[in-house]
Amino acid sequence: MSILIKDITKYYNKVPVLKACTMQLNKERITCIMGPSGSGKTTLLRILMGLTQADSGLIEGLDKKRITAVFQEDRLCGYLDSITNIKLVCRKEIGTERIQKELEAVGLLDIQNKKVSLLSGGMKRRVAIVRAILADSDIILMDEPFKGLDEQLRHEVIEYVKRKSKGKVVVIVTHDKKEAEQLEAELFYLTS
Ligand SMILES: Nc1ncnc2c1ncn2[C@@H]1O[C@H](COP(=O)(O)OP(=O)(O)OP(=O)(O)O)[C@@H](O)[C@H]1O
Repeated sequence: MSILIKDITKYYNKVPVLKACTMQLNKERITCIMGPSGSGKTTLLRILMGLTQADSGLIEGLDKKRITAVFQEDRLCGYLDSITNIKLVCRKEIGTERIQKELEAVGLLDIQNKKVSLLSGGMKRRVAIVRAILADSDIILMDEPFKGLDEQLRHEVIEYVKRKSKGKVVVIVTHDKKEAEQLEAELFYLTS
C-alpha cells in the first residue's frame, strides 16, 4: 500500500503555505516530515485527514483507508481514564490486560485508572500514541509525538512505535533529526 501526494497547494489568506508538494508514503518505511515552523507540516497532515481542503493537487490511495492520529494537543477525554480512552477508538475489542501491557511498554505504570486530566503532558502524549497504535488503522499520522519526553523515554517510545506500526503507513512530523534517524525514516523537508 502506498499513498501518493501530488502537487498539493494550499493558500491561507492568499499566502501559499504548501506549494506543489509531492511525496509518496509507503508502508515499508516510516516517513518523517521536517521543516521550519510555519512551513505547513500540520497543514499537510490535516489535508491527509480530510480536515483541511487543499486548493489544488491530488492524493491517491486513501480510499477506504482508516486513519488515526496523534495531534499536538493529544485530544484525549480528560474525564475518562487511559484504558477507557483507548477502548473508545478501537474497532476490535481489546482486553484491559493487553492495553495495560501496551501502556507499560511506554513506561506508563499504575496510571491506568487515573483520569487523563490528572496525568502529565508527557504521560498524556504516550496514552495518545498507544491509542493510535491500537486503533487498528491503515495509516497513522503523528504531529510531534515525542515532544516533551526525556531522552531515555523518547528512545523507548520511538522503538515502541517502530515495532508496533509495521505494515502501516506512518507519517511523523518532527523537528528533531535524531528522532528521524532512530525511526530509520524517509525524510521530506518542507520549506517556508
Ligand atoms: N486555519 C488557518 N487559517 C489561517 N492560517 C493558518 C491556518 N492554519 C495554519 N495557518 C498558517 O499556515 C502556516 C503553516 O501552519 P502549520 O501549522 O501547518 O505549520 P507547521 O509547519 O506545522 O508549524 P509548527 O512547526 O510551528 O507546528 C502558518 O503560517 C500558520 O499561521
